[in-house]
Amino acid sequence: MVSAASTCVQSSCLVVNRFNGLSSSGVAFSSPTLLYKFNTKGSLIRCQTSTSTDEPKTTKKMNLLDNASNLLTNFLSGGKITSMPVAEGAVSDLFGKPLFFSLYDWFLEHGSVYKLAFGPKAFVVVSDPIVARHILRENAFSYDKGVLADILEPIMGKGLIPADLDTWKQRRRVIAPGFHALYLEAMVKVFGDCSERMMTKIEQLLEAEASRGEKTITLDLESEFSSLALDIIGLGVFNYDFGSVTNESPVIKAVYGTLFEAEHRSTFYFPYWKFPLAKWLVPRQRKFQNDLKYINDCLNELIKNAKETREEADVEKLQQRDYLNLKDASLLRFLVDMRGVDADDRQLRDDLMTMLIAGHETTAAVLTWAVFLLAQHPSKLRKAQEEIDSVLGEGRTTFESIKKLDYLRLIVVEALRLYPQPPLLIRRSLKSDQLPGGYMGNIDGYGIPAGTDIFVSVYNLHRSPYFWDNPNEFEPERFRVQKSSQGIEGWSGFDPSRSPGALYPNEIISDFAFLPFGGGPRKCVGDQFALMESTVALAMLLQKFDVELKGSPDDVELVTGATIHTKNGLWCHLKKRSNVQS
Ligand code: HEM
Repeated sequence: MVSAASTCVQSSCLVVNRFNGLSSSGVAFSSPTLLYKFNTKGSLIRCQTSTSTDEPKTTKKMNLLDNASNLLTNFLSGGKITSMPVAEGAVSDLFGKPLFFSLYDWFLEHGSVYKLAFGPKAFVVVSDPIVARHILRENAFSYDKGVLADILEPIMGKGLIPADLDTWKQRRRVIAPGFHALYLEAMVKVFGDCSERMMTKIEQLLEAEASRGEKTITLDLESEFSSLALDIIGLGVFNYDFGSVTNESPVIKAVYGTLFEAEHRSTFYFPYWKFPLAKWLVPRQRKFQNDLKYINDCLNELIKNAKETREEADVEKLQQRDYLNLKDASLLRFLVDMRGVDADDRQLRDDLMTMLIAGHETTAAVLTWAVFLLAQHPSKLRKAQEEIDSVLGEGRTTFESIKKLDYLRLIVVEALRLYPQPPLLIRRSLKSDQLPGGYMGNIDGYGIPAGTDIFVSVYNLHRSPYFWDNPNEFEPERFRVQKSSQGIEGWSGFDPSRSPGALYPNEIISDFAFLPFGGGPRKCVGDQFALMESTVALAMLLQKFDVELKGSPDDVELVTGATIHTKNGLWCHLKKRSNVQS
């Protein structure tokens, strides 16, 4: 809609209202305060900030707490980043719903770079691919993990996620080559073995029910996926079989206790664990210390065993081993055997603990939301089953068959688009920086001082109406057609040819509009592991069973810690598929 109040006089300039839809190219253009024009290539570029006031402003009632919080925020940090839009009413809005929902509402209201007053702290919230790329890739080493490192350091020590830069550089060089092709191929077999245990358990439950004349069972699939992911990560990372799909053991309880504490810390308002007497005075802290000790003892034992059977070799040699027939084809084996890298036991333990936590709940969540979405779209569920039937028949998923499960792979990434794990990436600037303005922001960008805490909202990016058609709809097919060279200036659109041979769409194809595993040097090391694991588990579930939600989708409440999960489980009705022979 062209506004008369615009200060732009060029005939090709547009002033568009907030959220007035998508252009024919599928790229939305909208902002209450900015002018855009098409350049010669058909890309939208920002041309001037408008002072237009023709759009009625919704006035929000602020309570005393919000006002105090905003004043304090501006006092503490706002002086240096005042030009940025500020999300007001932060404190009261944060209660009662997951944080990322509020961040999304404010993104629609304030644009893709804004400042969030959060108690006495200010966070800059980024929902724009160009700004995300600037922080995560182009200036990656001007930022660290900030609040996240504070929270995770007591659990992960110097593991990759919270590590200081020097340690990170050294360990990343050692760990990343461990996820090589032959290892992943061997892992696909592990994914299949572990998934089979879960399917056998469901079949046994169904058989027990059948003896009572029932054809259906009701199961919390989130909890089943959590057990499955724990078994897989244990075997893949340190060759330990938790057997949690079928067992309960003290080590499993300790792992869940630690995961729970990591999540609690990431959502609590102050760092209670830093108080000197916390471990004596707070019962949950004592339990946490005990859990941690239990797991560390277990990991130490595994490290000791691996070292006793060490067979030193160069990286290239290690990457060519016959992993399918190696007794313990785990990352630990690789890390211990690597020639010239003698990590002390403590560092190895931190590495293993980090991968255990990073790789467990994330993958379980992807499976949970994939099923949640499929159960609401029976035709897409059937389409996936048809593909599974034609590719696998009644056989197992193999490394080769994953390549043929085209639709299922897109279901996995679409679940990650709608429910990214984690929904926010956290950074802190190590020095002052100039952020690009973002899609709706200041044309000159925003200067930020050292120490600025940043949330890169992957959730907002993945549901941005500026970059996705029907952003809130479950449309796995979108990745087949999502090809656009159009976009805002500096963003190169979607283009699968940028990542030839990639099995799954990624941040390169989308030039940072799709960031399920982050991007730049600190991108997830386990992305292919996790994607294949999810594909195999989903294929084996849908191959055998029909799944329906118990109750309405609205009954499934979301909560967030490190990942998005349900409040009370994903309760589903399962029954054996009619065309599957027992
Ligand atoms: C679907 C499952 C997974 C998702 C969605 C996921 C997502 C992510 C994301 C977004 C990051 C970047 C964080 C940041 O930039 O702040 C990350 C980092 C990391 N992930 Fe994953 N991850 C998954 C599975 C795994 C698995 C299976 C492993 C290991 C076996 C793993 C190990 C790691 C590690 C070690 C890092 C830190 C990398 C570094 O800082 O160098 N992740 N993950």
